[in-house]
Order: sequence, then C-alpha cells, then structure tokens
Amino acid sequence: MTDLMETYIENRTLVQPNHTNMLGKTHGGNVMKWMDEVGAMAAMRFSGETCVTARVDRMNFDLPIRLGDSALVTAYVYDAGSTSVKTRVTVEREDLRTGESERTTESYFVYVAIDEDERPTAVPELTVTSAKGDRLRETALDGEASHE
Ligand SMILES: CCCCCCCCCCCCCCCC(=O)SCCNC(=O)CCNC(=O)[C@H](O)C(C)(C)COP(=O)(O)OP(=O)(O)OC[C@H]1O[C@@H](n2cnc3c(N)ncnc32)[C@H](O)[C@@H]1OP(=O)(O)O
Repeated sequence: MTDLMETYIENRTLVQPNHTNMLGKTHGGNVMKWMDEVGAMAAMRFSGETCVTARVDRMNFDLPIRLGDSALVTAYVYDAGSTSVKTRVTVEREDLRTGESERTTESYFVYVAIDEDERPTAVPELTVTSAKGDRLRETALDGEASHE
C-alpha cells in the first residue's frame, strides 16, 4: 500500500530561450514532456516499478508560460487498477519578480507498471489517510469526470 501524499511531486523549471518559440512563449510540447516526466515519477514512486505512459487525456493550454517564468508541474496518483496508475498533473506559471502564480494547464495521465520483460505488472493499493489526500483525490475524480 502507498499513500496518496507519498506520490505528490512538484518540479520547477526556469523557462529559458531554448524552451520557447519566437514569441517568447514555452512550446506546448515542452510543457507536455515536463508533465509526462513528473506524472511518471509519481507513478513510479507509487508502484515501485518502471512505468510507461499509456494514455494522456485532453489538454488545454489556457495561458502561455513566458520566457523567464518558473513553470511548476505538480503530479500525484489518485487511483490505480491492477497494473495501471492514474495521475493528475497540473502546471502553473509564476512571475518570479512578483510571485504572481496562475494555472496554465491540467490533465490526466495513465501509466502502466512494467516488469523486466516489459509486461504489465501488479501495482499496490492506493491509500488515502489525510484530509489533504481526500481533497486531492476528490478534485482529481471530479476533474477526470469533467474531462470526459
Ligand atoms: C527500462 C529503463 C527504465 C528506466 C526508468 C527510469 C525512468 C525515470 C522516469 C521516467 C521519466 C519519463 C517517463 C515518461 C514515460 C514514457 O514516455 S513511456 C513511452 C511512451 N509509452 C510507451 O511506449 C508505452 C507503449 N505501450 C505499451 O507498451 C503497452 O501498450 C502497455 C502500456 C504496457 C500496455 O500493455 P498491454 O499489453 O496492452 O496491457 P493490458 O494487459 O491490455 O493492460 C494493462 C493495463 O493497462 C491499461 N491500459 C492499457 N492501455 C491503456 C490506455 N490506452 N488507456 C488507459 N489504460 C490502458 C489496462 O486498462 C490495464 O489496466 P489494469 O486493469 O491492469 O489496471
């Protein structure tokens, strides 16, 4: 068993010129890659296994992430099947000079734990033992449903 809060991972990237287009906005592909990586880390921390991405839900880029911003990616596991692991992944941009922070995108990634032969392998049960964990799971289940 692994608790939801143990899977909670945040990762910040300082947006540099090599991340942006000619308008000084972060390429969507970079944002997706950062999300995939942090989601995979949450899934691996949960399962104790190598995890591969099986599905990515709809993804809207609601606001641009500007050159010089900090991009904060947060992921956690909110549900699991026999071998699959569901994660909620969100991104916020922060203007480091003002501390102003805004959500730019959110999505749901499904990973599958694999063994040495790259075949799906069993994952543990997810536990939720705190009020914060309950809130995060509820938020993810509601968000997943509204993403359908
Ligand atoms: C080797 C070195 C390691 C080093 C470690 C270091 C890593 C450090 C961090 C990693 C950082 C970046 C990591 C990014 C992660 C990638 O970028 S991975 C690359 C992109 N993904 C891939 O290449 C995966 C390609 N797909 C596959 O290999 C196979 O389709 C899969 C995903 C293993 C599934 O295999 P399968 O035989 O079809 O599985 P099957 O038995 O039908 O179903 C198994 C489970 O998967 C679920 N499932 C399958 N497909 C889907 C789907 N499309 N949607 C939802 N659920 C699905 C099933 O519902 C089932 O769930 P459970 O009921 O068991 O819970």
